[in-house]
Amino acid sequence: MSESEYDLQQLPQSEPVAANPEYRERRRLAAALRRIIDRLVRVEAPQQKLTQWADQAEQWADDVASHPRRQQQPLLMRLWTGKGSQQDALDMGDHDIMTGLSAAMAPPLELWLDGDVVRGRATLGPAWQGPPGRVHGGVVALMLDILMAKCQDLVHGLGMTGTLNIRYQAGTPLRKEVLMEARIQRIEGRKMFVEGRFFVDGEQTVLAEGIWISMQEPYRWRDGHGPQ
Ligand SMILES: CCCCCCCCCCCCCCCC(=O)SCCNC(=O)CCNC(=O)[C@H](O)C(C)(C)COP(=O)(O)OP(=O)(O)OC[C@H]1O[C@@H](n2cnc3c(N)ncnc32)[C@H](O)[C@@H]1OP(=O)(O)O
Repeated sequence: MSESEYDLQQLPQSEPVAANPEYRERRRLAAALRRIIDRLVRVEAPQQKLTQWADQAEQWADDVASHPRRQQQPLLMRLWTGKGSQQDALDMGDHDIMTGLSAAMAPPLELWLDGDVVRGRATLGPAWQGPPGRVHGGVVALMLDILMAKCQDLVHGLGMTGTLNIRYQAGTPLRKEVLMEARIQRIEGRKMFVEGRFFVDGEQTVLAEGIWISMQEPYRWRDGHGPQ
């Protein structure tokens, strides 16, 4: 793979690609929108202010909607065949629902590899609330799914979540740093068994087990990973 070609199967999952000038602006835009989404929850503001913001937002939404959307299929195909560009990698990864730096909805969740462990961290605000003061259980599931899927960086093979079982052991609080970890328990042909955990202030709040199913080849540990 030359430096200018990006291959989906070699790209670290859910980690940011270096931004080009276009994506520096997209990330700035998403960061500003994230702050708005966070602050809008029960914001104390005069109704006149709300009317002004709604008018501005409607106008802005119409302007954005007047521009076409880049097609996804061709760029996925280029990445899948190892012929993707930096722009393709950004177009795919930067809009990830949880980790994408250009996704206004993403907290964003930060993930990285530490030996054979996937680690992560995120701090979620009130827009993500389930029980008062706590992260919604469905959102916990979403974070787990993305965290645990990254274990595929440790193996050959790429697939989708088949099963995800979650034990909510304690509430996961909003506005506090959530630390996460995931490990591969074992591999059986096209199935990869993964465990995931969340911790807040040293207390474990979530335990999950999941099974990923490879789309094509059986999963195999990559060199330097797995039982030696
Ligand atoms: C142009 C190119 C673009 C490329 C682009 C690439 C994109 C790179 C992907 C990234 C993706 C990101 C995605 C984000 C994370 C989601 O959001 S994933 C979305 C949620 N998950 C889904 O929608 C999956 C829905 N399920 C399915 O599509 C199919 O059931 C599956 C999972 C693909 C499996 O179907 P299958 O390949 O026909 O598997 P099958 O032969 O029946 O079974 C194989 C083995 O797996 C077991 N198994 C099957 N299903 C399950 C299950 N659900 N649970 C446990 N075990 C199962 C079977 O028992 C069998 O085991 P053995 O008998 O071999 O021991």
